[in-house]
Formats: sequence, C-alpha cells, structure tokens
Amino acid sequence: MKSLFEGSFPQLIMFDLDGTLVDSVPDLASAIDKTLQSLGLPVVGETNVRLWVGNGASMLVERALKHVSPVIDSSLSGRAYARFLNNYADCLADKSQLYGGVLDALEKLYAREIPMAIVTNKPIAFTHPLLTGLEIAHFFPTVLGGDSLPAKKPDPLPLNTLIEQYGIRPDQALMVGDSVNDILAARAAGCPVIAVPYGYNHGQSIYEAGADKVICDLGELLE
Ligand SMILES: O=C(O)COP(=O)(O)O
Ligand SMILES: [Mg+2]
Repeated sequence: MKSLFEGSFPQLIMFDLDGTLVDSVPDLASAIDKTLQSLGLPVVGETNVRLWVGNGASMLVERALKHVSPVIDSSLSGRAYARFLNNYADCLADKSQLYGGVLDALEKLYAREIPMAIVTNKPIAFTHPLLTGLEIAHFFPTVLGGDSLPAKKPDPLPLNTLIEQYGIRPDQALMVGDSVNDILAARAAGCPVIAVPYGYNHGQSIYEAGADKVICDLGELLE
C-alpha cells in the first residue's frame, strides 16, 4: 500500500462492507428466500444472491423478483421489499462472518491510528447492527450506508463527503472494495482503490475492473 502513497500510509481508508469485510450472503439469501416463500414464489438460494449483491437492498429484491416472476408490478415489489426488510433485520448477523485476515488487519491499522470509515450500499439501519454483531463497530467512527446520502456508489458522493469531512485531498484517501461500484466511485472521486477478489462482483472478475491493485488478504494493506 505504501507504494501507492509514496512511502507513507493513506490518511483515510474507506472500506466497503459486504463482500470486502463480511461474507453476508448467507443471511441475505435466507431473508430473500423467506420473502419469496411468503409470497408463494420459488426460492433462489445463495449462489444467485451472491451475483446480485452490491447495489443496495431494493435492487437485490428487484433482481430476485425478476429471476422468479415474469410479471412484477409495483405492488409486488413494495410487498417484497417490506417483507425483506423485516426478514433481514431478524437474521442479519446469524451466519454472516468476517473474511479471514480482516480482524487482524483492522486491529493493526487501528493500532497505527489510520482513520477508517465504512462506505456501503447496505441500508444504514442494517449496517450498524451488523458491525456491532461482528464486534468491529469500534474501528469505524464514520459509517455511511446506501441511504445515508442522496446518492450511493458508484456515485462518488459518499467518498467525496468523507474526504471533505476529514479535510484531506482525494489522493490521500484509499477505497478498498470488492465490486466495480467501489472502483467507479473511487475513480470518480479521484482516490486510489484496492480491490479484493473474494467478494461479490456480479459474477465478473475484479482483475479487469481497473483497480490500482488487487489483494487477496487485507493484511497486505500493511505491507
Ligand atoms: O447492500 C449491498 O448492496 C452491499 O453493499 P456493499 O457491497 O456496498 O457493502
Ligand atoms: Mg461490496
């Protein structure tokens, strides 16, 4: 990471959440399948949900509905979304787990006093309980969810907002994420971006998505 920052460390690291720090798909898939079942629709399972995460909860529900139902009207969408919100609230930290190496890397970055923030497209109402459930909330004084601001990734607004809040230049911040949305947002904000290949990028390889670097373990951020 130092080579990206000419021998020093970034003054702010903005982490994506789902697919970067946390494998949240098992719980998202449970909530989606419970929602579909309650509407008399077929379930879709984890493998499909893994391809659909990354553009927020309402897009996830829309993608699941499109997969199972030839006709989707706004009433079905509305009911499905409301049920999904309830179902996911009930299970969001049941099976979700930090990826290997994440806790150790966060502890070491925290010990080096590098400010860290969360920039996720997950609704903020789910983000805080998930961070608390995984016992990593204390690392992140600032947390932006997909509905915290008028626009979410790939729009650069959340990143720009944090960069301004911390009073730094875009090239002094670093985005770390698993999807093309993270990379597009970072590019539009003018900040460097490191990607991880183990998360959710809509079934596409992240290696061709234009990150400055791809790392397999967040521990590499300390090298
Ligand atoms: O809810 C989502 O779409 C996932 O969000 P994230 O990958 O931006 O954390
Ligand atoms: Mg992600």
